[in-house]
Amino acid sequence: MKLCIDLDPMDPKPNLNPVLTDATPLTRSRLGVPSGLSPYSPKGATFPHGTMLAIPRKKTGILDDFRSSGWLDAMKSSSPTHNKVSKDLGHGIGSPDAAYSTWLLKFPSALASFDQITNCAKGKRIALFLDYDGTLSPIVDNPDCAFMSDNMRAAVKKVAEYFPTAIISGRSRDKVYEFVGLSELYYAGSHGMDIIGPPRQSNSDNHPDCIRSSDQQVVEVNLFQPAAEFLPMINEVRGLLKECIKDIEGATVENNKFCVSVHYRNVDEESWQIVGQHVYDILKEYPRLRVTHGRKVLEVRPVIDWDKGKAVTFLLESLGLNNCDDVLAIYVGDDRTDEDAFKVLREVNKGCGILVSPAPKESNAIYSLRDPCEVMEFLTSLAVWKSSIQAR
Ligand SMILES: O=P(O)(O)OC[C@H]1O[C@H](O[C@H]2O[C@H](CO)[C@@H](O)[C@H](O)[C@H]2O)[C@H](O)[C@@H](O)[C@@H]1O
Repeated sequence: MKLCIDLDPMDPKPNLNPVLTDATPLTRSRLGVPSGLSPYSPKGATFPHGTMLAIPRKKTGILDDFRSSGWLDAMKSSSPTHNKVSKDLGHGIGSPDAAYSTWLLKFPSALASFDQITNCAKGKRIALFLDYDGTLSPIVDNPDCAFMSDNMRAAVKKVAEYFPTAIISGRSRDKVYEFVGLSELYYAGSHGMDIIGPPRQSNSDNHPDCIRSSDQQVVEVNLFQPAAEFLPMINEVRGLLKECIKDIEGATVENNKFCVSVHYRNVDEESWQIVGQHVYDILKEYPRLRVTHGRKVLEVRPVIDWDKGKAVTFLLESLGLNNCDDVLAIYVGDDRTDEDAFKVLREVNKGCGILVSPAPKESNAIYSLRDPCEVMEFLTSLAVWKSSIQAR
């Protein structure tokens, strides 16, 4: 299958119904862990039927003054040092390694827990969801150079032979496809606001924001762009952002199609406030856009009730895997935006989140992996496990 269609989102325009909402705060409690996947539970997982995709209407978010908005704190803590996170989680005493070991009791390594995961997966259909930056590729200073290794690509390719696999990224779909380069995967760019998935098999086949199409190899695919009507606004704001940060050394703006990233990783820390203030001031004029805080990046996105969690639900529905008890969805990610997906999997009791982090962090995930190298090992193990049970 070759997933290279790119319909012009403005033509023809689907019947769009983006819905205004507040930013979703990160839920800090650990909710709804499937019993078989809890590190403390010996039982097999039981998954109730999944929820239907619903887009509830909520009110728009209004920004407070920059200084009291908490933005600067969020910018500073968006990629905190190991020691700082350990202290925040109450592991201030002892070495970082000791803090990490303590944290692993709560978020066990998916490698160390591999047997538990595969026991839970027995007789189930696995669907795999992978974040890109910090998960499949290491975090680097230049976002244009966040290449994934050939070994990682081979591991993803292998595992995708056995399980439906989707990449879910904050990047534009085109960009992440360019990095990954595997046509057999599904891709969701712009934090899930630009999905190319399989033709939908569920009851909601007639979703208003879906366009059925065929790619160059005449394989039917489904394009879903719930924020398409925001494109002119996002383009306008991207221009304004570029203009206002152009004199701040190290600051850059990245086009993620339905989202815009303002990077400050390479900006002197004293100037972070200026970056934040500029973005804040511009967004004051655009109440239908909001910001989420990523790793040394401000991510400007439409105020619609759509995120990586919704994208996972959408793809599971498209794959015909949503209302089944025999499905285990695995989502691997490292970022705050991945928490929405971890949370959905917990709530619908349909799988597990795996947080990629070299440092203790609060999360809705169930398991953890330290870095992209461990992600590669995990993916390889999954493929080996599946091929071994198929050979029996
Ligand atoms: O959802 P993701 O695939 O994790 O994308 C989130 C953001 O990732 C990228 O930025 C991050 O990685 C860069 C390269 O390693 C790094 O330089 C930057 O500091 C990180 O924030 C991407 O460039 C952003 O547009 C994405 O929103």
